[in-house]
Amino acid sequence: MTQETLQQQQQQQVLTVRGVNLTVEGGRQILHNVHLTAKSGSMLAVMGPSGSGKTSLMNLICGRRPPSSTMDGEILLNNRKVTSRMRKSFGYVTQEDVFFSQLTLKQTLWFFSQVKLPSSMTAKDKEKRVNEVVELLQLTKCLDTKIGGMSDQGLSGGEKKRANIACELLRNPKVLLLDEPTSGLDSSLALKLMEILGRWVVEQSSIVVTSIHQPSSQTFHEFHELLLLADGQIAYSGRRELMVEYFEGIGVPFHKHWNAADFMLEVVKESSQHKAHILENGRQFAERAKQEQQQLASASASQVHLNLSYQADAGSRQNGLAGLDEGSVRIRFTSPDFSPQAAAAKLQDDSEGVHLVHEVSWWTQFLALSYRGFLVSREAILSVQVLVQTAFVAFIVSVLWFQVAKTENNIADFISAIFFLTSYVTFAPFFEAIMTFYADLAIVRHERKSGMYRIGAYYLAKMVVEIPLLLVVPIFIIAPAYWCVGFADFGAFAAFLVVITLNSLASQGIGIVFSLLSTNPRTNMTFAFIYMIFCFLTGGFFTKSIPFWFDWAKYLSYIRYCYHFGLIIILERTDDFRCGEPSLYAVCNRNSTAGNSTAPLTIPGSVILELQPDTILPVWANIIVTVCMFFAFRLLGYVILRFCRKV
Ligand SMILES: Nc1ncnc2c1ncn2[C@@H]1O[C@H](COP(=O)(O)OP(=O)(O)OP(=O)(O)O)[C@@H](O)[C@H]1O
Repeated sequence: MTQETLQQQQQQQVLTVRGVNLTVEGGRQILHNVHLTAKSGSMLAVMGPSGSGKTSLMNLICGRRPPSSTMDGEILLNNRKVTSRMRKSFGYVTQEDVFFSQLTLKQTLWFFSQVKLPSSMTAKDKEKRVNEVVELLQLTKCLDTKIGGMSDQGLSGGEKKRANIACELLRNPKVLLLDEPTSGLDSSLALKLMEILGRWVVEQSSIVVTSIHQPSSQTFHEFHELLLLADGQIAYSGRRELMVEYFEGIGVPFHKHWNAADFMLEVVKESSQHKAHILENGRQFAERAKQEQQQLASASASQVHLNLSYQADAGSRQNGLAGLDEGSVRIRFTSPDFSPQAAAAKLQDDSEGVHLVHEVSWWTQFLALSYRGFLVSREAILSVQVLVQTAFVAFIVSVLWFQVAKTENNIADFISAIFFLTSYVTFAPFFEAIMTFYADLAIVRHERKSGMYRIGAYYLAKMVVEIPLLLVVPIFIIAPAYWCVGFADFGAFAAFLVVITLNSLASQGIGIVFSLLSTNPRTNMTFAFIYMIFCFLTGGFFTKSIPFWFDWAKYLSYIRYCYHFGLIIILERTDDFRCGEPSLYAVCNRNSTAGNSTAPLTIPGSVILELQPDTILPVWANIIVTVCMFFAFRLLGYVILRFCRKV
C-alpha cells in the first residue's frame, strides 16, 4: 500500500447513522430503524414528503433531540460514537436563518469568524478566510447590507440562506448538515447553491448531508447519495443513479417522462399503492445495511491499527512523536514508549484525546460578543425613536415644571416632579429589557446549540457594553429637567444623577430577570406589569393608608429607594418654601402667632421631609439598597440563565 493511498484512506471520513429510532413524548415514533452512510467528498440528500422525519434526523445527527424523547441506535464518525465535543466541529445550517437583523453581513461574518475560528489564527488570516467564503458564496456585493428582518428590508431570501451557509463554511467543517437549504429559492438559485457546495465538498473532502424537499432535475443530479424517508422509515438508500433501477427491481415502474426526484417523492405519498411494498423492501434493506455497517466497523478498527503501526514504523517513533491524521482527528503521542496497540485502543475509547474542536478562548469570545452586543444594543437602547421620546419627555418636564416658585402651594408639584423623573427613568429600561432580552435569547439559544460560546461570556459582555449606553437616557433627561425645574445646587444634581442612573441600571437587571421567568414572553410581560403596578401603589405615592399588615410590601418597591434619595438630597439643599396664608405647616403658624416679625415665614426642606407620610430611610441606606439591587438582580439573571433556562 503506497503512502499516498494510505493518506487518502486516513483522510476519508465516514458518517454513519446505525439503526436509529426516535420516539417523542406521547409515544409517537418519528424515526424507525434509520441507517445512513455518508462519505467525505460526497453530497447526500435526505428526501421525503413533508413530515417524513428529515429535520428530526438532521437534528439527531447534530445532537438536538426533542425534550422528553427517547432515541436508540448509534451515530458514528469513522466508527466512533459522535460525542458532543466532536459535534462542535460539525456545521449545521438550520431551516431558519437566525441572525441579528440590525447587523450587516460583514459584521455578522466578522463575529462568526471570531467565535468559530481558533484563537491561534491571526486577525489577518481570519479576515482572509471570511473573504474566501464570501467569494465562494458570491456574497461580495451585499457585504455592507443589513441582514434585515420582518419589518426592515435587508438581504434577500437567497442571500440570507447563503449567509447562513457562509457562517458554517468559515471553518471548513468536516461534516456539514443543511436542513432545506434551498427552501424559498427559485430553481436556478437552488442549483447554483448546490453546485457551489458540490465543488466545496470535493475540494475540502468533507461530508455534506442535506435535506431537500423537491429539487429540480438538475439540482437532483448534484447529489451522489440519496436517503428517501417515508413516515420516518427508509424507502430508498443508495447511489442516486441506481435509484430508478432499484425501484424497477422491486416492481415499481419508472415513467420515462418523470423527473426522477418527483418520481421518488410520488411513490411514497400516502395514496400510493406501492408504499407498503416499498417500505417492506426498505426494512429488508435496513437489516442488510446494519449487517454491512457492522462488518465495515470491524474492518475499520483493524485498519486503524494498521495505520498506526505504519506511522510508528515510518520513523516518528524515534523522536517520540507520532501523529495520526484521520481527517480532522489528530492524536498526539508524546511518550517515547509509543505503542500502536495502546494508541488504537485510545482511538476507540477516548474521545478526550481527540482535538476535533477549534478552541476559542473565553477572552476572544467575550471581546467578540462585546463588540456585537454594542452594535445590537446601540440600535435598541439609543434608537432614533428612543432619542425622540427622551427629548420629548425632557422638554415637557422642563415646560410644565419650569422654575417652580418655592411657595407652600407648589410643594406637592415640586415633589411630584422628583417622583415623575425617578419613575420614568427607571420604568423605561425595565420594559426595554423585557422586550429586547427575550428576542436576543432566541438567537443566543440557537447559536449556543452548536457550542459557539459560553453563556458567561455572553452575559458579561452584554452587561458591560450596555451599562454606558443605558446612562445616556437618564443623563439627557435629568440634566435639562433638573435645572429647568430649579431643584437645588450642583452637589445635589451630581448625587441625584449618580443614584438615578444606578437605579435605572438596577431596573434593567430586574427587567432581565422578568424576561427569564418563563418561556412565554406574554406571561413574563404580565408578571412585569403586575410588579410595576405593585411598585407604584405600594411605594407610598398614591395612598398613605396602607393596612398595617401590608406595610412590609412597600420595601419591595424598588422605585421607592431612589425616590426617597432624591427627596432627601434635593429638599435638604433647596431654598426654603414661602409659607402660604393660611398655612398648613406648624412652622409658619408658630412664627406668625409669636408675633416675631423677624422670623422668616418659610418652610425648610427638612421640615417637609419630616412630614412625609412614609418612613424615609437615611441617604446611605437608600444608596446601599440601590447598589445591592444593581448587583443582585444581574447575578440572579445569570443564575436563571445558566441553571434554569439552560440557554
Ligand atoms: N418534538 C416533537 N413532538 C411531536 N412530534 C414531533 C416532534 N418533532 C417532530 N414531530 C413530528 O415528526 C414528524 C417529522 O417531523 P420533521 O420535522 O422531522 O419532518 P420533515 O420531514 O422535516 O418535514 P418538513 O419537510 O415539512 O420540514 C412530523 O409529523 C412532526 O409533526
